[in-house]
Amino acid sequence: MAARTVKLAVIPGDGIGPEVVAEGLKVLSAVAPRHDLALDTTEYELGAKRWHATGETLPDSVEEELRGHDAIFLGAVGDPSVPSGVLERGLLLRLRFSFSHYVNLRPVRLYPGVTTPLADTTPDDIDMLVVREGTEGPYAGMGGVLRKGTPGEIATQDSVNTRFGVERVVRYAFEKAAARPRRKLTLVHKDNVLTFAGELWQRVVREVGEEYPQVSVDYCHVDAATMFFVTQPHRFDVVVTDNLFGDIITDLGAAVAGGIGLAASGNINPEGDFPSMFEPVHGSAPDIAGQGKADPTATILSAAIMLDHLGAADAARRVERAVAEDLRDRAKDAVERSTSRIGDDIAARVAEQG
Ligand SMILES: NC(=O)c1ccc[n+]([C@@H]2O[C@H](COP(=O)([O-])OP(=O)(O)OC[C@H]3O[C@@H](n4cnc5c(N)ncnc54)[C@H](O)[C@@H]3O)[C@@H](O)[C@H]2O)c1
Ligand SMILES: CC(C)[C@H](C(=O)O)[C@@H](O)C(=O)O
Ligand SMILES: [Mg+2]
Repeated sequence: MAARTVKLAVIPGDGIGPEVVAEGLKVLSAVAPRHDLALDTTEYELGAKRWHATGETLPDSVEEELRGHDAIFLGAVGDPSVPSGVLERGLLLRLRFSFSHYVNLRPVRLYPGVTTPLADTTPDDIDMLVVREGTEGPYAGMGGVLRKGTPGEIATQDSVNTRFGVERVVRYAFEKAAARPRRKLTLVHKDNVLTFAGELWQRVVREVGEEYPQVSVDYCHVDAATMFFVTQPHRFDVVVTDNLFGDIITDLGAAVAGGIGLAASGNINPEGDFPSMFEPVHGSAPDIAGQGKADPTATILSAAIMLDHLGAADAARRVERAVAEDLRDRAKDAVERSTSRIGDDIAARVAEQG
């Protein structure tokens, strides 16, 4: 059978981005031929270096080229030498918005053998799927500054919540919940204060929920959710939430499930009208960049989410199994392994599975 070619755009980005992406590609190269996939990768130099050289964050022509790919594999963007927000908005969020990545899928799962800071907690207690809205909320870029630099300065940053945008992500979350054994969905919001947006989210969850009677629905204010993530993580199965709350609770989720170096994500356009984009939850980690200290596992698990999205579920499971074995054995490490060593070891385990 002829291999299926996957056109993959690669954006290594800044800081540890190139280091972890190299390991993700290493593992993808090991898995692809075993599942009749051929990777056709094109690397795009976007990020701080390009901005310093040309002032560009994402030229229109590059966005057009990216559009022609099956998926985008990204490391991280952001650098202390670039004003905060320039690359985050001009590159990362622009891609999420332009390609309608309205689902930001962030599994929070404790793998066997991984140490959690929570007492008396086992892998059975932490296995949730956060479905973060990816194109609206306070991220939309609405607002502005009045009387800048004066004592009367006012900055506003509006949260945009459209019926269309909320409904499509809520429906996706119900679909995911219906397909999981526990069939539970928790809306995380702050409807006691953000009454306009909160009421819309609540109403949409209620209405869409009528189509999914098999899914039990729960609600949690976001402040309480941060507490329950730590004290009772087993409360959560699928969580649906807005863009900003989802950003915050998934870093917390990463921390309870063994660390930010393990947290994977997919920015998904479920209809396939645009390429989806896969990246670790973490950022460019300038504090450890260039030292071979970054954990590439989050990026490798993001590659598994990508394989799933591309319809290569067997390949995705193979990567997850290799990662699970590597994580199970980490406690035996005499010294901390480098970024590339972890990538080598996981790629070798992919190959060992035959
Ligand atoms: N998706 C993205 O591209 C993305 C995500 C988050 C932050 N950022 C950007 O990254 C820059 C740094 O942000 P930050 O410091 O708030 O968050 P960060 O995630 O980059 O780092 C937070 C802490 O986690 C550690 N860390 C992160 N990834 C790690 C890994 N793979 N292995 C081991 N340790 C890891 C870092 O060393 C740091 O101590 C900023 O410019 C920010 O805007 C980008
Ligand atoms: C860098 C930033 C724009 C981004 C976000 O807030 O979504 C990051 O924190 C993330 O979690 O992917
Ligand atoms: Mg974040």
